[in-house]
Amino acid sequence: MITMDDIVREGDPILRKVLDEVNMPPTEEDKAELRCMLQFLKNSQDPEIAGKCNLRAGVGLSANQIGLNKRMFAVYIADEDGEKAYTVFNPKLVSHSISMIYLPQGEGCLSVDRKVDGFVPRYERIKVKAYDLDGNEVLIKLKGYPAIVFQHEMDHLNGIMFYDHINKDNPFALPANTDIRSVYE
Ligand SMILES: CC(C)(C)[C@H](NC(=O)Nc1cc(F)cc(F)c1)C(=O)N(CC(=O)NO)CC1CCCC1
Ligand SMILES: [Zn+2]
Repeated sequence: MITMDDIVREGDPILRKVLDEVNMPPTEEDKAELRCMLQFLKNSQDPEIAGKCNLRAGVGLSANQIGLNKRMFAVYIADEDGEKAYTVFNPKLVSHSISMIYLPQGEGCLSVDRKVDGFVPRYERIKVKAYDLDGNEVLIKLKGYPAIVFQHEMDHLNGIMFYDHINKDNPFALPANTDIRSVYE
């Protein structure tokens, strides 16, 4: 079972690596690891388990955050209209909207044990081509908060941290000449 002790924190070079593609079809090991990552997210959002194991409630986890050099991540979003779980290998952003969005409270990261203030501009809508747990190619279309989570995780696979997107001069400045609006989780 993955616990917070298994989560790599900023400063570890693997968080700045461009990770390697996973050969398709995925091996049993690849699939087991990705399933574990999704289970961690579910556990982290279960008050009972999270309380017992001191888990920080997470919505997304990329492989390098548990020390694995593999282009894969899990996302688990449980909201009013049910739960959305994604386990993806080798995701590729195939298209995105011009319009952008950002979380008014800013972003955080399971690998970052500090608050970093500032807006993180993200595409409002994205289309992602990836491979699912069975190694089948899937096209995933997302908008709003789920799109933000996917972009945050895809950044991790390329060694990018959320704060790399924050304006250095004014963390709350929004990109000029851009259609951008705030969205809530
Ligand atoms: C870093 C942390 C604050 C824990 C963040 N959670 C979050 O933003 N909100 C959240 C968590 C829940 F479990 C249920 C819920 F409805 C809301 C998160 O999991 N991540 C994932 C991460 O660090 N992946 O590497 C950071 C988010 C910032 C924007 C998108 C993902
Ligand atoms: Zn993160």
